[in-house]
This record gives sequence, structure tokens and C-alpha cells, in this order.
Amino acid sequence: MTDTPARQLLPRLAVLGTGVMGETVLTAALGAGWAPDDVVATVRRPERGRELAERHGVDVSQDNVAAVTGAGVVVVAVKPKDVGALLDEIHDALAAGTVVVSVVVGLATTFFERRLPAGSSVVRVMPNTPSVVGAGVSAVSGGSGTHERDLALVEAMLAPAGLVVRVAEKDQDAVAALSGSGPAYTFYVIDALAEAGVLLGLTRATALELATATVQGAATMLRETGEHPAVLRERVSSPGGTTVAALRRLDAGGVRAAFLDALEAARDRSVELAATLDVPPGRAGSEGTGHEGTGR
Ligand SMILES: NC(=O)C1=CN([C@@H]2O[C@H](COP(=O)(O)OP(=O)(O)OC[C@H]3O[C@@H](n4cnc5c(N)ncnc54)[C@H](OP(=O)(O)O)[C@@H]3O)[C@@H](O)[C@H]2O)C=CC1
Ligand SMILES: O=C(O)[C@@H]1CCC=N1
Repeated sequence: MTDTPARQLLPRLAVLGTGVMGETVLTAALGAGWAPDDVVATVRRPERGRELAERHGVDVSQDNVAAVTGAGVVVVAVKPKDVGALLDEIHDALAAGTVVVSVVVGLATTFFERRLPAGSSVVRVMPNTPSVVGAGVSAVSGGSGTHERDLALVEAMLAPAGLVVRVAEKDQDAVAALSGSGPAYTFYVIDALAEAGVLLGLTRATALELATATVQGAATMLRETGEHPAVLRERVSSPGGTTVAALRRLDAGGVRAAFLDALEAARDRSVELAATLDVPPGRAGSEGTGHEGTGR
């Protein structure tokens, strides 16, 4: 991991589309040393702008062109279907050498490079929502014109949000399926465990507390012991005991296979989104693709 750059060297940051993920990146950047008055967050709704200004003290704007003017790092955090139109909008206002960071699922760095001024440096990132509490994972890859220093700057910006890993861009759809969407699967599992506890007579509060602490403890144990999860699972499963009786039911229910299918579906959806939206510039976004409304 690269050290946080000295504050005076940090370029002005514009976050375009400051919803869940935009706010998460913005929070990380403030933690990495960006001053609030060197950050502008764009929104569509004034009430969202007021919320962000109050919470973070950053500038807010509904004008993406004004926001990117003078910015050295521009984070694109709108939904995939809105990216094409947004890039058309800001194209002429981007300075040469601007680092454009995308957290958008599916869309390749080439999607951005074709729609941005020549020489733009594109960094593709797949973060996840636990970043909001500093426990996220962000996978980073560069485009064809991306310098090492740009990747290092973006990695330093994301470091306060949690683990930052560098991956080959070809793996970003798989990463999105695993760690991008992964918090949702984990919340789903915790919710199911808690529900099962309620079935067995525990109060909801106790069941949820036990389920949450168990998942957190298991993850911590995995990291700290460095053991394979299968080995740790065997260590819980006494011969003829309770755990193996439960695991038999999970196998019979096809839970492992369902996870494999689920991640394949998420990966395929990422690829499909890109194919739907990646039409030649000028017909970007959902305009005229024949798939309007399918790009989330
Ligand atoms: N949520 C997640 O777990 C993850 C999301 N991502 C990616 O992050 C991106 C954003 O997702 P997420 O944060 O969940 O979505 P949100 O809907 O929370 O955020 C998108 C925000 O962009 C705003 N917006 C849309 N168009 C514009 C525009 N032209 N100018 C300014 N603001 C605009 C929206 O405004 P309004 O509120 O008015 O609609 C909204 O606040 C997506 O591309 C997604 O693939 C990546 C990893 C994980
Ligand atoms: O569901 C989605 O499309 C986004 C991308 C990864 C997590 N959430």
C-alpha cells in the first residue's frame, strides 16, 4: 500500500453521483487527507446535497461540468445506465491528464477511454459497502493509458475504506460477483441464521446478535489462523455430533451449488450490462440500444 500523499499534493476531487458508493469513496478520500474544501460532490436532488454538505463539509453541486472543472481526480459513481450521458456532459470540461475513477459495475476502462479526451487516465474500481465502516474491499485496475502513479494515488485514496487489492481488469466481473455483491449474500446468510434461531425459540435480538458475532468471529479466525475454511469447518464438526447433522442438510439443500450458480449469475449480469450499454459514442447509455431500462 502506498502512503497517503502529502495534503498539498492532492488534486481537487470531484465525485459525480454521490449516492451510496459515491459517499463511501468521498468518506475514504477525506480519511486519506483530502480537505473538505478540495472536494465537490454532485447530486441530482438538493436535499441529498444538503445532507452531504452537513455530514462532510464538502462542496456540493448539481452541475457536473462545473464540478470537474479544475478537478484532478473525477470519480464516476452513477448507475451504469447513466454513465454514457454523464461522460458526454463532462467531456469538454476535463483537463488533460485527469484521473477518472469508475466504481461502475461492468463497464470496462475502454468504455471510458473511448468517451473521454485522449490522454485521460482511467482507473476501474470495484468497492463494496462495508467500506463505509472501513471494512471494505476495493479491487483496482488500470486502463491502457493509466500511469502507476495514478493507480497509487487512487489506492491511497481508498485505503481508509479497507483492503485495497490490484487485479487484472479481465477479473473485474468476477470480483464484482464475489466481493462487490458479497455483502448482500452475507447479510442474507446472517438474516437466515437469525431466522432459524427464532424458529428454535430465541428472541430476535439474541438470534441476530449471535448470528452476527458468529459470522464476524469465523471471518476473523480465518484471517488470523490462515487455515483453509474446510479445515476450520472440520474442527467444528465432532464425529456423530450436531454440526455434521446440520451440514448434511445444507448439502442436501444444494447450498454450495447455489452459491456457485449465484456468483455465475452475478458475473453474467455484469457482462450483460456492459454489452447492453457499450454502444458507439454518440449513442451512449440507454439511448437507442433497444434495451432501455435493462441497464440498472
Ligand atoms: N451499492 C453497491 O454495493 C455498489 C455499487 N457499485 C456501483 O456504484 C455505482 C452507484 O451505485 P449506488 O451508489 O449503489 O447507487 P445510488 O443510486 O445510491 O447512487 C447513484 C447516485 O447518482 C446520482 N445521479 C444519477 N445521475 C446523476 C447525474 N447525472 N449527476 C449527478 N448525480 C447523479 C443519483 O441521484 P438520485 O438519488 O437522484 O437518483 C444517486 O444519488 C453503480 O454504478 C454501481 O454499479 C459498485 C460496487 C458496489
Ligand atoms: O448490484 C449491483 O449492481 C452493484 C454492483 C456490485 C454491488 N452492487
